[in-house]
Amino acid sequence: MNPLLLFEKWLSEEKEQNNLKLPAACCLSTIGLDGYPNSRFVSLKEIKNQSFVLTGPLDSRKGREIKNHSKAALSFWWTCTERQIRIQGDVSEIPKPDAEIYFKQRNRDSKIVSTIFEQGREIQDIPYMQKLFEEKKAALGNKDVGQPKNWGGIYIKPIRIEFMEFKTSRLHERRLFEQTSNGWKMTILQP
Ligand SMILES: Cc1cc2nc3c(=O)[nH]c(=O)nc-3n(C[C@H](O)[C@H](O)[C@H](O)COP(=O)(O)O)c2cc1C
Repeated sequence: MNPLLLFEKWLSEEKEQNNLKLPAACCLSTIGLDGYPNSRFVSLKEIKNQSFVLTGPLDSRKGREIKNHSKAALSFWWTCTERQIRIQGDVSEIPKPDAEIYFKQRNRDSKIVSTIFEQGREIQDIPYMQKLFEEKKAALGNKDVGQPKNWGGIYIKPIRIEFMEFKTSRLHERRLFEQTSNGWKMTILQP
């Protein structure tokens, strides 16, 4: 079985039961420039070209880390279905026209934030941040918010995906899919 189909099945089963605003929130881990692993939550946009798609500013800390070391991990924990998914894969940038489509889908305030701020850079204080935002909003009026040059997306093409399903018996079921020259190979792991 293609594990990406199983991923989509599990995601839709969680969405059916879970009224969280962001059921596709996941933990992205990169390899820090200083060698320490670095994790943060991001939102999965979709699966495309057999890869997981994420978006955001590409010159952020994670962007620089990925540029330096194009391997990453993505982890999901879904509380209603009690399932964990762990992914490891290779990172590449999505085509610019695709990034434009994702940017257009963002809400207006998020677009404005991406335009004004450099994600992760220091700012003097919160009121100043709010002032910059309000000023930009007023200056834009009803005009379109253009996509900043640094904003884009990445693919994580999986080489390994592990599905774990919690069981009340404690005999949790773990299925590991690994990409081989003959396609995906599945192994069952001890809990
Ligand atoms: C639920 C959730 C979803 C998020 N989604 C994204 C996202 O899709 N893209 C993004 O750049 N940051 C997202 N963030 C913010 C990141 O966690 C992080 O603060 C930001 O990307 C900066 O990380 P960096 O300094 O390692 O680059 C999200 C945060 C949370 C809590």
